[in-house]
Parts: sequence; structure tokens; C-alpha cells
Amino acid sequence: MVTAASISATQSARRSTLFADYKELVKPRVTLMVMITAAAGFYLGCLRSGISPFNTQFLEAMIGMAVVTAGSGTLNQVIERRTDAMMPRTASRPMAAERISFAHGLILGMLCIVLGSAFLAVTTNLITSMLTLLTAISYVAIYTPLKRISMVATFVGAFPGALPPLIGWTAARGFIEWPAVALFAILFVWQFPHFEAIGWLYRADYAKAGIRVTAVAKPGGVATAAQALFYAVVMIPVSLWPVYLGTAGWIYGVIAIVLGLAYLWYTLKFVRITRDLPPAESRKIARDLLKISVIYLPLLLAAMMLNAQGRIFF
Ligand code: HEM
Ligand SMILES: CC(C)=CCC/C(C)=C/CC/C(C)=C/COP(=O)(O)OP(=O)(O)O
Repeated sequence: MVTAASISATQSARRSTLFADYKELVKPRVTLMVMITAAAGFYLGCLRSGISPFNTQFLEAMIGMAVVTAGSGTLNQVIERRTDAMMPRTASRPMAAERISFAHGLILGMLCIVLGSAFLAVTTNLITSMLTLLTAISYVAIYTPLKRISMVATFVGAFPGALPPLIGWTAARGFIEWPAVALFAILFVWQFPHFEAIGWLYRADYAKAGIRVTAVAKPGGVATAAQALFYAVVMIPVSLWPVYLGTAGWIYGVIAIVLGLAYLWYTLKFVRITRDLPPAESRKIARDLLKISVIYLPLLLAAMMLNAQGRIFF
């Protein structure tokens, strides 16, 4: 018998499934990291202006960027619904598993990008709104389709990936300056060990779906390891650029060197993928590098913020 209670239970189950699907669509962990990097840019920009970073402009900029980032993640999954369905890591995503329809995902993603960018234009400034829109477009319309065409895609994807802290800076300052470019460079370089580890970890998945990451296009691991290693070495001088610019002090510099050496250490261990290791061991060293990459970045940015312009803490 269909009772009011059973109808209400079904509706509530549907609502919680939809909520869980929306959560998955916005890629919460990546979005959170994007917000952390943008917040760092905003914070440092405010200190450069000599104003407190704890203001309503901060909240407005974060909300606008989070909504656009969420929309970008959604449209990425709309476009990749077929390839996502081929890979165990992504097969249960709401678009891939067809729990959310094409039109539903498309409208939701577009709405988030348009409304988030408009919100930024009204509350923050035009350059921040335009750069955020450009970031979303380059991620969705250039990087995402390119993944199936060329391994250059990851290099291209590193541009939208690196823009959020620069955008955080423009939200505070209204224009692009050298410290913002330094933040962009740090993020840009950081991504290579991060995604080469992921590419190696999921190379079988990527090959199945026809996605041309380095580990698929050049099997054996030499090119994958060489790229990760090159950028992990470059990471150390690039992370010191804010010290040269006076954006952060020497204490940050020391911490950046220590963190950079740790990132380099795990990347050096990753180079062992080129040997004939048991698959479980090879996966472990790639997973360790991925983990260290997502620990390294917030720690580096936190050190930069705490020692901003040579001050200690706030
Ligand atoms: C071309 C650039 C990038 C590529 C190809 C890439 C790819 C990926 C992939 C496929 C995962 C999922 C790994 C898994 O499920 O095990 C991932 C995880 C992640 N990525 Fe990236 N990413 C890139 C750049 C970025 C950027 C710019 C950020 C943020 C600033 C970021 C933050 C994260 C975080 C926080 C995770 C979650 C790690 C975890 O679950 O432990 N990524 N990335
Ligand atoms: C402000 C704003 C709009 C920021 C957006 C920037 C952004 C989302 C960068 C992510 C970088 C990136 C290339 C991630 C990998 O996606 P993937 O498609 O390779 O990951 P997947 O395989 O898990 O789908």
C-alpha cells in the first residue's frame, strides 16, 4: 500500500541522491583547493594595498569564483560523460551513470558559469569577472576536448589550473601585478608532478578511454618521470619568487625550500616507476606523490600568507 509516509520517504531519498550527485558534479576537493589558492591571492593582494583581507569583498569574490568553478566541473563532466563511463575511477559520476540527464547538467553548468561571472562583475570588478570566465572557458572548451586528441592537453590545462590565485589577487587589487604572476607560476609548475603521478596511477583507465596523458602516449614511464622531475626541480626557485618580490619574507623562503625539497624527494622516488617494479609498488609511489602534492600546496601558501611582506602571523 502506498502511504503518505512511503511517498515522503521516497521523495527524501531522491532529494539526498540529487544532493550527492550535485556534490560530485562540482568536484568538491578540487574546488576547495582552487578556493584556497584564490583566497591566498586575495589575502596577499589586500596586504599589498594595506587593507584588511577580512572584508565582504573577500566573501563575494570567493562565492563568485566557487560558483564558476562548480559550473566548470559540471560542464567538464557533461562533455566527458562517455569517456568517464569507460573508466572505473569516474564511471559512477552522475553524468556518466546517467543519473543526471544531459540537458540537466548542461543547463546547471552554464547557469553557474554565467551567474557566477555576472555576480563577480557586479560585486568585485570587471577584470576578475572576465578572467574567471576565461578560465572556465579554457578549461571546459579547450582543455577538456583536447584530452582525447593530444598529450599537450595537460600543459594547456595547467593554464586554467594556475589562474585562480592570480584572479584572487585581481579581486583585491583590480589589476595584474608581478606577485600575482609569481603565484600563477607557482601553481603552474606545481601541477606537473601532481598530474604526472595521476596519469601514471590511472594509465590503464586513460588508455581504455582514449585519453592521451604522457603515461599512455609514451609508455615505460621515462617521459612521465622526466617531466615530473624537471618541474619538481624548477618548483624550488619559482616558489622563492615571492621573496624576491617582497611579497613574503625570509622565513617563508626557508619553509619553501624545505617543502620544495620534500616535494622533490617524493618525485625522485617516483622516478623508480621507470624500473620493472611490481604494479602495487609502482602504484604506491605514484599515490604518495599525489598525496604529497595536495599537502605541499596549502602548506606553501599558508607559509606565504603568515610571513606576508616579512611580517610574522597576521
Ligand atoms: C592539468 C592540471 C590537472 C590535472 C590533469 C588534474 C587531474 C586530477 C585528477 C584526475 C584527480 C583525481 C585523482 C584521484 O581521483 O585519485 C585530481 C585530484 C585532485 N586535484 Fe588535480 N589536476 C590538475 C590540476 C589541479 C589544480 C590546479 C588543483 C587545485 C589547485 C588540483 C587539485 C586537486 C585535488 C585537491 C585533488 C584531490 C586529491 C585527493 O583526492 O587526494 N588539481 N586531479
Ligand atoms: C576559477 C575557475 C573557473 C577555475 C577552474 C579551474 C580548474 C577547475 C582547474 C582544474 C585543473 C584541471 C585541468 C583539472 C583536471 O581536470 P580533469 O578533467 O582532467 O579531471 P577528471 O579526469 O577528474 O575529470
